Amino acid sequence: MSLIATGKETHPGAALSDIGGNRQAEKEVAPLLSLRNVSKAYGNGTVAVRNVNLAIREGEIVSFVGPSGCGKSTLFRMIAGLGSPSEGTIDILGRTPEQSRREGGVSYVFQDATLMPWSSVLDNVTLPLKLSGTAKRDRLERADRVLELVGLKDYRKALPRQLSGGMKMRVSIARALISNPKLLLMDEPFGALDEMTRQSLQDELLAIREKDPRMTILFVTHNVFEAVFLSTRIAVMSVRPGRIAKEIEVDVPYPRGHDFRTTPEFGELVRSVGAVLAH
Ligand SMILES: Nc1ncnc2c1ncn2[C@@H]1O[C@H](COP(=O)(O)OP(=O)(O)OP(=O)(O)O)[C@@H](O)[C@H]1O
Repeated sequence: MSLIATGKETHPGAALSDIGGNRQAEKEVAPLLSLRNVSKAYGNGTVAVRNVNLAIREGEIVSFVGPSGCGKSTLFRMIAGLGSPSEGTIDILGRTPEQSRREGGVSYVFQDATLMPWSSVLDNVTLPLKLSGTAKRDRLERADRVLELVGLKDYRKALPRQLSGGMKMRVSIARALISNPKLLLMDEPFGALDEMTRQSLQDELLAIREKDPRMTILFVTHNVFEAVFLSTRIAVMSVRPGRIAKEIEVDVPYPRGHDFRTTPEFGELVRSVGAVLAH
């Protein structure tokens, strides 16, 4: 009954946990990100999310699943400092989302790779550093590291139109990683890709995370298989106005190989999440 992930200790057989108030546990582990009573009403009166409470620890991968229009992107935009809550507070290690974004602590990956079509892979990836005034030598060194991570080191000079959909998304991920964010927000990043590419990118994302296990990732997906494969915890949202209806722990240690998808444990977790979504 905790707002904080207890996944490392929880057996998936007992994976369903209600949202509740184990405030004692919350005090013991300082979360990287906390949302307290966050609501958002747009100017036209649409209440997108209502009273969201969540605490996320460093190194967690938390997926958000829920019906279309339940406010997942709204929530992510507020966490990224791209919109303010109407009520409640969001805290990222003592900083506001706006401060964290300005300091490079939060990066955002969208479903569309949003690359500059006229610029090379290298220029696209280094753009955030250029905007923050980082010296060229440092930019190039860091680009080498992230392009290596996403397997695109040989494509530095390529233009986006010369890349496949999966490669464009890798560039987008590299661009998000180049500022060494503490928090990586991914809003349906693999939604437009075919299933095989999608699974390879899921594998690669976990491999990247193995190299930097302190990075915290929040992930929006409509795909329950993807959520189970990637996450330490799944936040299931209700219909609009969205709130966290249930949190489901995925107590399966990393590294999770490709074959995790074929285990009975995986199937059971998918079934559990599906059952919550169906209600
Ligand atoms: N700028 C805006 N002004 C008014 N209403 C908005 C605005 N942005 C989003 N909404 C509304 O807020 C609600 C939540 O939208 P949001 O995009 O956050 O949902 P979502 O869960 O990400 O949806 P999907 O899964 O379809 O991407 C929707 O009803 C949407 O129409």
